[in-house]
Amino acid sequence: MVERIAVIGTGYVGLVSGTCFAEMGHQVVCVDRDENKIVRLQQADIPIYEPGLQELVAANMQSGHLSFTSNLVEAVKVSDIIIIAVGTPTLDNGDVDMSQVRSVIAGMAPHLTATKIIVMKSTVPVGTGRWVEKQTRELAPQHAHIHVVSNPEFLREGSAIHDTFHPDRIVIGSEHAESGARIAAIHAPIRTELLMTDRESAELIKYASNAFLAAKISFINEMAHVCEKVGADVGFVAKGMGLDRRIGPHFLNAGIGYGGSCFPKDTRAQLKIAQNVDYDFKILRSVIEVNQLQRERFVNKIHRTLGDLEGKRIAVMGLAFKPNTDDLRDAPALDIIAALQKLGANISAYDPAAAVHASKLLTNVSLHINPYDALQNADAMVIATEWEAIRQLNYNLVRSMIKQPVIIDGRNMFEPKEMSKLGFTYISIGRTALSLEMVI
Ligand SMILES: NC(=O)c1ccc[n+]([C@@H]2O[C@H](COP(=O)([O-])OP(=O)(O)OC[C@H]3O[C@@H](n4cnc5c(N)ncnc54)[C@H](O)[C@@H]3O)[C@@H](O)[C@H]2O)c1
Ligand SMILES: O=c1ccn([C@@H]2O[C@H](COP(=O)(O)OP(=O)(O)O[C@H]3O[C@H](CO)[C@@H](O)[C@H](O)[C@H]3O)[C@@H](O)[C@H]2O)c(=O)[nH]1
Repeated sequence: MVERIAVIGTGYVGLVSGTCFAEMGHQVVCVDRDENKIVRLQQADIPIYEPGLQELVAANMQSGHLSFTSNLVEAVKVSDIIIIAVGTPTLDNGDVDMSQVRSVIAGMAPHLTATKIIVMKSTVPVGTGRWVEKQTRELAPQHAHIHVVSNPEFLREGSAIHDTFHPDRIVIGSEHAESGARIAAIHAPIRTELLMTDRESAELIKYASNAFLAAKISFINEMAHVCEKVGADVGFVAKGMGLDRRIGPHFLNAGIGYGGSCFPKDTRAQLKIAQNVDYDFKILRSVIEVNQLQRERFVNKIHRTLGDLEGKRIAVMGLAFKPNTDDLRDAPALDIIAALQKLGANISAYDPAAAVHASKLLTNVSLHINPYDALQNADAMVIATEWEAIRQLNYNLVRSMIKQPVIIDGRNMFEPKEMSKLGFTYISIGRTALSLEMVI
């Protein structure tokens, strides 16, 4: 059945899921209060970098399945299903900032008529679905029938469209069987495990999943330090662990830790949610602490390797929190650059997608979209994001361009032996015990 769907919020999640529901044949209108964004979107001009999204948006606008508006009231009036996908950032005290969700409820509830299913796709604290349902019913006209369903989103930036059409699972938390079934049905073309739960469990599944993945990363980063101390290779350790199907091979890449708009925010939120019910979530506290330390330790590693950084020029390759996105939210590179600048280093930086945005966040950094421009006259090269374009550089040329043949790789992109053969002092994470003895 073709449904009429309004998606509120055109950030990553709203834009990708709205477009994908249109692609599945539904009639979708995406809403944002940011009028400039809507004007751009109405011309199929996509404000985020996401492979394949531009083409999919344009095709669905052309077929008449997808449109954009800043008029929330009109959009919810013509839709039976309303998906909330606004931001839920963290407040200074660690609580989740629910102001965007609150403003959507206040703006639309008085205009809801007949039966409406509200779907919470934003990542929200447990209990939000219950609260949204109560609040909306209070504000909506008496004859409206409102049901709130939790349908957390698990897509990753950079592979968002693929993840939407090929998810590992779809989680639907509903207290109203018919609404839950209808939300299941809008996903019909997608073949995957469908987990129907109560609302609270669905809300917790999202935080639990992100917290667990973050824990895997912090665990392997801790192992990497042990590896360096005992002369083992964390790549082999991760591979050997991952071959055990109970552990799995994913999210065991040691590096400079996780960043982005989700893991840092959601781990902090889950810690606070536990604290608010008098529970000290000790593992999660350590996961967060290890992740922060990982950035500091990397800077120490650069410092140890290069000595006094005063006046040295360091080429930082990659700024986005991971490849295939231009997202700089909580990107480790930003902290690392600030710390290197504090130690007196001059920074030139390369990123194929995020360099332009970065100019708003970084000062005194020369930013480049051509990697060789960033490397020109640098004392050494530091890798902060594993972009394929960085892997593909001509390393003979790189060696001839930088003053000292030193690469400090925060993402373990290369085989240490290969880089050594190419004439580099190559320092990476959890694999460099011996070479550390030999550095300048
Ligand atoms: N980014 C991801 O990869 C990802 C993945 C899974 C889940 N999530 C979760 O999904 C939610 C959205 O994330 P995002 O990265 O897309 O957010 P975002 O902050 O990039 O975008 C939110 C959008 O909502 C709009 N908005 C805010 N209040 C509004 C209102 N009252 N009416 C209309 N529009 C409004 C903003 O203008 C903005 O465009 C968050 O809860 C996040 O944790 C994000
Ligand atoms: O082995 C690994 C895997 C990832 N990372 C880092 O972890 C961060 C997050 O990576 P990833 O999960 O690929 O990106 P996101 O787009 O932030 O997606 C996560 O956060 C989303 C928002 O909640 C969820 O929907 C996704 O399921 C979840 O993977 C990045 O900084 C990566 O560099 C590592 O350091 N080592």
